[in-house]
Amino acid sequence: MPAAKKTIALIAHDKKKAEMVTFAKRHEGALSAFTIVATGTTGGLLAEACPALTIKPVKSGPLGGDQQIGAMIAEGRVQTMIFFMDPLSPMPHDVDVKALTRLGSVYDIPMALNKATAEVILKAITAEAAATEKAEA
Ligand SMILES: O=C(CO)COP(=O)(O)O
Repeated sequence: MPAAKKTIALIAHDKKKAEMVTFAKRHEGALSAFTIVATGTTGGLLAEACPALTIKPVKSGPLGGDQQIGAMIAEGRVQTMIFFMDPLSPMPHDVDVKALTRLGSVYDIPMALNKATAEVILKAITAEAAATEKAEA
């Protein structure tokens, strides 16, 4: 039986959403090998821009979405996180953002907090997924 698709969380703050959509469109093929979970607003934009992706939305970040994704990391249901953070704007849910990135560290998942790191991580996990598929064939 083939291994279940791994899950990537995609999250972007408002000023980084355009960058996230561009990133996801450029890598739509690679991302389609994974299940995507996304915070509400980010997920809506991605679903519209990238029809090839299976996106499971949670609540919007400020309304609990970051905490939902944090819980999924703690439960082992999210294996990678790509989070385009805005380091230059104050956030009402700053504590949730901190809690989420903290759990990414606690559970030691590959976690990209900017585009440069996201490019590197996506390349690595795509190669890993392809190797697993080949080994199972
Ligand atoms: O605020 C966020 C992450 O902290 C993102 O939430 P949205 O995708 O709902 O805007």
